[in-house]
Amino acid sequence: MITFQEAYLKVMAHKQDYGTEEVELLKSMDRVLAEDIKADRDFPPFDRATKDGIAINYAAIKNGIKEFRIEAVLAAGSPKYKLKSENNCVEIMTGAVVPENADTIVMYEQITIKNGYAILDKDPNQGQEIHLQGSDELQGAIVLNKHKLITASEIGVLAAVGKAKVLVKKLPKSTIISTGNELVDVQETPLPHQIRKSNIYSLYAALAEEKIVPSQLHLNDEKEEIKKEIKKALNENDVLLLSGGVSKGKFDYIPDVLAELGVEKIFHRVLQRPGKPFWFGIQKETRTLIFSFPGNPASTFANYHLYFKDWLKGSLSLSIPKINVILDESIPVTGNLTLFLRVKIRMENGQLLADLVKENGSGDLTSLAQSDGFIRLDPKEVPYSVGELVPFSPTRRTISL
Ligand SMILES: Nc1nc2c(c(=O)[nH]1)N[C@H]1C(S)=C(S)[C@@H](COP(=O)(O)OP(=O)(O)OC[C@H]3O[C@@H](n4cnc5c(N)ncnc54)[C@H](O)[C@@H]3O)O[C@H]1N2
Ligand code: MOO
Repeated sequence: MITFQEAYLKVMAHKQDYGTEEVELLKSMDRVLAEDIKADRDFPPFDRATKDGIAINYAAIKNGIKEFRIEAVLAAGSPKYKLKSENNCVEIMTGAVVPENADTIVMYEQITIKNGYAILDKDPNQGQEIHLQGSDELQGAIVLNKHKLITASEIGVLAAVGKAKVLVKKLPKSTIISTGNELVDVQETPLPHQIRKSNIYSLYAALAEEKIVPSQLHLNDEKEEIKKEIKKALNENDVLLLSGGVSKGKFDYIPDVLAELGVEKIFHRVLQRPGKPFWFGIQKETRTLIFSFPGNPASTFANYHLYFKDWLKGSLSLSIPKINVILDESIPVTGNLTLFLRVKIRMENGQLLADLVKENGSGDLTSLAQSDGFIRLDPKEVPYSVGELVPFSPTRRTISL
């Protein structure tokens, strides 16, 4: 059996590049940008008023002028206007182009308007309240670098530069497969010896967070059926995520079936809990990767987050965040397994603290919904102590601190 660190590195060594595709702007949300985005014009594209008020030429102030005849009113969206006399002004709205011959804006709160004239309440500073053309970015500058995750703020920039279609990294074509005769579907009423399949739904939901829409398959513990269906799935997918059938049971056919199908085993069984009987391999001809997770709900859920999520991030050229949290209790560890313990996270004095969640082993599904993620405790001789920093893998996007 290999250690968690060894297994993790083997998985990460199989990062893949699935190429790129063009999607509509709003469909690019949560995808990874695959092109550098350049400013198609200066940002802002013209000198723009940043306040509602009047636009004047500061030379008039120097000449002692305090009252300006109002020549026109300019809304945002009006074409560029030319001030006829430097002793006049125009009313101008936020976002409108500053007129030729004007160089200073005075907001309405600092003027009095009477009989077609604007009277200054106090002297302005030359050039005030103008957002100068190109002061944010010049035309041609890279405003978004490729390999960036597209969130709401990137969507705004993409829209501003006219990207109705965006080039993004392709996601792996994936199928999730549950196995086991004891499993019935969510809308069914299980018999006393049956349970509803839940892993397939949590996997589907976790993948949906990554914008992957997987196909789904359920296989009964019937070796020939499993073989036939997996063979087909191997040839039609970039990734298979299986749940169940990988330990030592009489009906745990997955490792044998994969071997018979010529899939290369990279490893089977890892010195960790939960998730020990994890099987990972590759079908060389199609480069299909197989993440075959142990069926216990906490085992499938942990291994998805510990391995698959980082593998996906790596494959999409995203950086992999390393988060540490502080233990708020002493935890003794024995044996040679890396333990992944369910925790709730709390913020105290700007630091993240972990509180253990009460759980009842790898089959305990409901404790997962009370947890924010797993802390990793590698084997060691002495107990982990209060205040110690340990790695943390979140299992939800937003942690309510
Ligand atoms: N003799 C041994 N027995 C077991 C070992 C071992 O080393 N030697 N390992 C144990 C560990 S650790 C785990 S984890 C499990 C993993 O078993 P399998 O991957 O073969 O999974 P199954 O036996 O098919 O199922 C285990 C458990 O999970 C439930 N399950 C399965 N799929 C789903 C699903 N989609 N949704 C909800 N629940 C699911 C299933 O009903 C079982 O209760 O093996 C130990 N045994
Ligand atoms: O290693 Mo298994 O995943 O504990 O129950």
